[in-house]
Amino acid sequence: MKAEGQGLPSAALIPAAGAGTRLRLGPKAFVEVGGRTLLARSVAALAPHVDEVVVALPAGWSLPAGLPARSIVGGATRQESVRLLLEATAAEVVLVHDAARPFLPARAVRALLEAVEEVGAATVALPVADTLVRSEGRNWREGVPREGLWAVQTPQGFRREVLTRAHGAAHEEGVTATDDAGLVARLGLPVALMPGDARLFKVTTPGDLALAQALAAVWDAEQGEQ
Ligand SMILES: Nc1ccn([C@@H]2O[C@H](COP(=O)(O)OP(=O)(O)OP(=O)(O)O)[C@@H](O)[C@H]2O)c(=O)n1
Ligand SMILES: C[C@](O)(CO)[C@H](O)COP(=O)(O)O
Repeated sequence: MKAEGQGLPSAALIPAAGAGTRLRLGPKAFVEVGGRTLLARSVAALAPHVDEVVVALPAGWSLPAGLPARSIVGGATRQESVRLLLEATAAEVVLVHDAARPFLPARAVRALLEAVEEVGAATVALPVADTLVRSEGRNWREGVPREGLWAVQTPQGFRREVLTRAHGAAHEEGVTATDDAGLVARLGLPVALMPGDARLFKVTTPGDLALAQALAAVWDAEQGEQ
């Protein structure tokens, strides 16, 4: 955990309650790469930077022994799991991070925390590098200009009151978004975009898992050197 008395009380909130439908190996947070679960890797990456780590798990699942975290039961959607996590902490600064993104550089966490202090809300993201098209079925006529488009990753960081307001408004209005920064942005509040990392990809499909298996040994060796 971070040094006592350093900065505002902070928490890492890890939604890990998904079913892993696209990966087809059961709840994804418990899938292993390089001998450690996705969840253990995400917790270990965040714990040194915050005062506490809270994880949302699927009903009936427990936190593996030895993880520096506590758990709650998640909701039916990612958005609901994050709302429940937020209710479960009193921290003034919260970092929300998908359990399914196991390779999280410390540099990204530090940059995010600084941006939250300055702006109130921030997310890591990468500029889109591929050509984009909108298609219904096989045929498409026009590409989508990619200038100004970003692929948003996690972690995302917020002052507590900002995220509470965003989730409260979404809940009341029945609005859903694919991430928490989106819920803040729709209120017209600023969200800083901080440099993400190609290795921060989300393990979503079997192809992603193969990539993660290949990366794990290199990643672990690099972390050992730091
Ligand atoms: N009800 C849910 C759904 C998702 N998540 C979490 O949100 C993150 C991103 O979601 P995703 O990659 O979509 O995970 P799953 O929902 O497990 O995947 P799928 O959509 O393929 O079932 C994951 O860490 C997942 O565990 C959650 O906490 N609660
Ligand atoms: C939150 C997120 O990881 C940001 O890119 C993403 O939106 C989650 O999407 P999912 O379909 O719930 O995995």
